[in-house]
Amino acid sequence: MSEITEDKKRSVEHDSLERNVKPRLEKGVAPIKQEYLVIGGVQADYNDDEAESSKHTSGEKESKKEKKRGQNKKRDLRQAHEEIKLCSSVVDPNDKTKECPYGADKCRFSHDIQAYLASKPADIEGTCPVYAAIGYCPSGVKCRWLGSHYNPETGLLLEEEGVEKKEHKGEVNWISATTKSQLQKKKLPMPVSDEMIRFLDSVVIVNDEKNSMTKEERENHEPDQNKLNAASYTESRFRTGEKKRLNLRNAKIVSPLTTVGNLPYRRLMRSLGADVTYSEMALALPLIQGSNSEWALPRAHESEYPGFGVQIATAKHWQACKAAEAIQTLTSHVSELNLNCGCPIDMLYRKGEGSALLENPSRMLRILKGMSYSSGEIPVTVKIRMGVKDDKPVAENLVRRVLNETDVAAITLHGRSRQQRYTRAADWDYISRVGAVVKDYNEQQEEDKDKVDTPPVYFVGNGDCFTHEDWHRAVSDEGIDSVMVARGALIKPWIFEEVEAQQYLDKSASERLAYLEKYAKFALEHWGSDEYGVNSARRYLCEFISFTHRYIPVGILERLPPKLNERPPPWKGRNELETLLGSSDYKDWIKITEMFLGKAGDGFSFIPKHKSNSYEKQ
Ligand SMILES: Cc1cc2nc3c(=O)[nH]c(=O)nc-3n(C[C@H](O)[C@H](O)[C@H](O)COP(=O)(O)O)c2cc1C
Repeated sequence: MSEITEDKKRSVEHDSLERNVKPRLEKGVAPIKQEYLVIGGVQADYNDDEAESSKHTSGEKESKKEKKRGQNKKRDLRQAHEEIKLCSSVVDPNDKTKECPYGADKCRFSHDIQAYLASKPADIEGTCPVYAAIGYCPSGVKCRWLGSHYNPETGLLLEEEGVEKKEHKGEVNWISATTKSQLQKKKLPMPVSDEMIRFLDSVVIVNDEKNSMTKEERENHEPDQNKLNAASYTESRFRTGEKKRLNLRNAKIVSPLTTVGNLPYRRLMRSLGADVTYSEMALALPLIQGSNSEWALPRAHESEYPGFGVQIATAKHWQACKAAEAIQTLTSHVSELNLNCGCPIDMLYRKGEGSALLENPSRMLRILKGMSYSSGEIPVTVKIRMGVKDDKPVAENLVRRVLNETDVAAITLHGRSRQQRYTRAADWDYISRVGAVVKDYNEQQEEDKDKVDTPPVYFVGNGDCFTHEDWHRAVSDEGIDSVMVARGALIKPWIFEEVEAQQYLDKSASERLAYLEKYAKFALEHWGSDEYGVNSARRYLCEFISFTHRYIPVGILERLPPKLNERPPPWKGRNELETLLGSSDYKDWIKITEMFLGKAGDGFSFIPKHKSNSYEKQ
């Protein structure tokens, strides 16, 4: 990680920005300069608690809803359906080797390209962004920009000369349908986790866990209750020194972010200076059951490796072991495996997952040990909160146990309790106290000659980081190696550029629009440029804008620093585009998507998280 020297700092662009001027506005309200205030508008309304839990619903009938998780399935995500559905074997007319296993007569999809083309909506104007990026278009005749890479006379697609056509180009950690099917049938050998589960079963009083198992879980797991054999475990412990090395010191880290932290967003963040990114949280059970939507989560863009972490959630050591072994054997580009012990939402909490593990340290430690043993060379890390209840922080003691009893390579602490809402600030004093515990531990390890080759355990703080000042203040604490940034990196994707430059950058509206355009292009490369891909890209771009619109340009603020928790009064930008980018009206978000993705079709609907009504195009 590069150090920032005085000569590298850029000159301050905005001398006019007054610092530490007393806010004239009420507490919690962003101090917008008088001339940008709009009289009579609507005050912005954000709900980050709701945003964090959007994909995982709460309520009593969880099991059915739970099945709907995966790629943002909670809300009504109606896709525009194509009139004629084309068989995938004819999507690329240049490739004559693909055969339909059913034959044209029996296939339930059409093989008639001309009829398909006649029923297809008019092309989106311009050049296909995917073709422009990689020299061919994997969406073939289904592409919504088909005219830019299709010769209607020959019926063939255009391709750049010598281009290498590769499935999932630029993306890693794809697993085959055959492997998923093996997982589904429980046919994938898992010798390492089987051994570890036998051991862990033997140290645990299995009964209370067994009683809480669902039928499905019992079917997946029949614990063998061997006698306690602590000696063999000690020998088989996978120490961090034997695993791939992490280096999180001063690393620029983007949090795991359900729904919004998708592959195109992370790719964008990598291009904007992030060193470490995480998958959206994946549940261990559907992973080991070979669920398609869950295995979409560990996929990454090649630019994310090294420095890509997969986050899992579970309350059972056997699930943790198997998921860890599956990830270790089936993926090739994972730098760390992270256990989620912070997720506040009811659905997970009631099952003992996420932040519920904070209340059950023995279980958490068992899971971490199991993951460490079963994940081979992939180091294991953990993300925790301060505790469950506001007045009962447990992280300090918990971290002592994690350090002494497991082999984690890093610990991230979000300085809030489960009970605490986002409206109250994260507690960085507490984070610092826990950092001191980790520092002491690392110093002791260094003194111990036998462990001289063991890397330090990294300690990362998390909560409310929104400016370079927040970031540098945190890492100037000797116990804190780095900061994990979540909402700050969504609202202000160039945050790491500011961290590097150690100054606020007053990005123009067109620069900010260019980030959204880049996201849209990455999204089309990822989801495809056909009807499905364009709809997905539009939906996730709207999700992204639901954060980016919250940015208030520093040039129109009366005082710095800006704060994450401050709500702006109604305001207007310095030009029309800036006003549009700051609009909290989701109809405007759709308008923005139309600049890159063509007109939203009748079937497109988008429901912002904090609204109960949906917007549908008229
Ligand atoms: C939309 C959203 C999704 C999140 N998803 C996850 C997740 O999948 N895993 C996780 O550990 N934390 C998740 N979090 C929590 C963040 O990683 C982070 O701990 C929290 O937002 C505090 O950091 P911040 O103040 O920088 O936003 C999510 C937060 C938000 C706002």
